[in-house]
Amino acid sequence: MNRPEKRVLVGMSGGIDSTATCLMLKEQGYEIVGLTMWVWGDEPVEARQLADSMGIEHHVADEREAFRKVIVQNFIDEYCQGRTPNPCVMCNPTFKFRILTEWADKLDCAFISTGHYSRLEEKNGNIYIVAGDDDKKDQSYFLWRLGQDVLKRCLFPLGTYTKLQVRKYLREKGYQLKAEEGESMEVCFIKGDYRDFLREHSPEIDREIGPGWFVNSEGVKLGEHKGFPYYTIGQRKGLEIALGKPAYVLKINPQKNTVMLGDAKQLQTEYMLAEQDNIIDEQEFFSALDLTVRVRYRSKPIPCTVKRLEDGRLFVHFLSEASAIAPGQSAVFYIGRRVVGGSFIASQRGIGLVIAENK
Ligand SMILES: Nc1ncnc2c1ncn2[C@@H]1O[C@H](COP(=O)(O)OP(=O)(O)OP(=O)(O)O)[C@@H](O)[C@H]1O
Repeated sequence: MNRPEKRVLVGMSGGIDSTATCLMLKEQGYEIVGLTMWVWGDEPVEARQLADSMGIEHHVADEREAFRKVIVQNFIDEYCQGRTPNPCVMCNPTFKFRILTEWADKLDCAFISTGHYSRLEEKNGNIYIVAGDDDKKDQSYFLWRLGQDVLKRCLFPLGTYTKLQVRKYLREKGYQLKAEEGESMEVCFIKGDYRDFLREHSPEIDREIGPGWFVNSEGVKLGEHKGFPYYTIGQRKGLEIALGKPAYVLKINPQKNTVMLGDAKQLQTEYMLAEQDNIIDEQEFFSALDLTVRVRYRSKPIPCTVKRLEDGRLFVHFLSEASAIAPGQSAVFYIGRRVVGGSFIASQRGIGLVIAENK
């Protein structure tokens, strides 16, 4: 298809980052079209008003039903299998960027853009996601599942900015109130604690799973818990059990509805298995000597080596301390600041847990 090369579809949430994205791209000479996906809550009126104030074409895609069925249900299902989901990682390829691409085709836009803090880099004919320059805001972790066909149409103008600079930019452009807004929620459909969300949207958890036992690594019962979906690996606060020393969630067993507790040392892991990977250049990846992995959004990159097992999964060996590895979270691999692959954590084994299998 012959698309106007300067027409770009921007995912407009109505927040700080996508507003700045529209203004920056407009300044760079692009013709902007805004698309707001209505996925949750009230009608996105603010995004439309912002688009009007910027004088740009704007569309709303009512995706509430599909979002509930696909992204929210997956979030609930993951907790009900004793895993810790990354809804943004699920949403980006299967929902957000897919819808943006479909609408971009429909609206004759060559490019798509979002306010993610990440950059793009081309190397040996491949396009790579690169960490945004603002370490505190970098969102490269969430984008590892995007395919080359999508990446080659993406523009991420905020990748070279810090959040402070973005706020300053908005003030300078006359968007004073927007510039002062607080940080948005980490998961767009959850206000506050995910456990309250589960209680409200999945009452079956209390009805069908109900309370179970906290156990130690020998399987000894320590006390009652509220139901395994309400706990995550590495959790320390809110356990409501007094053991006379700090206790962490080490492991969740959904079959037995048990939550294993132990000390910080037992949370450490030597290796993990990961699955459903997306590795951009296998030759570079498996021969890299400077590979690191982030095991959750806020984790530091941990040096590692990776092998592919016969069953197709990745065997990741940590070369320095790794702790609280939670199945369901993404393992995102970097060389320097460049995302060279990603996968979902399937299971972990390690120092404290070798003895604890199947307890
Ligand atoms: N409902 C939506 N409709 C269209 N695009 C969206 C929507 N929500 C988020 N996006 C796009 O995805 C980007 C990243 O969203 P995310 O919620 O992770 O970050 P954010 O910091 O809250 O962004 P913002 O400040 O723009 O709300 C946004 O900047 C925007 O471009």
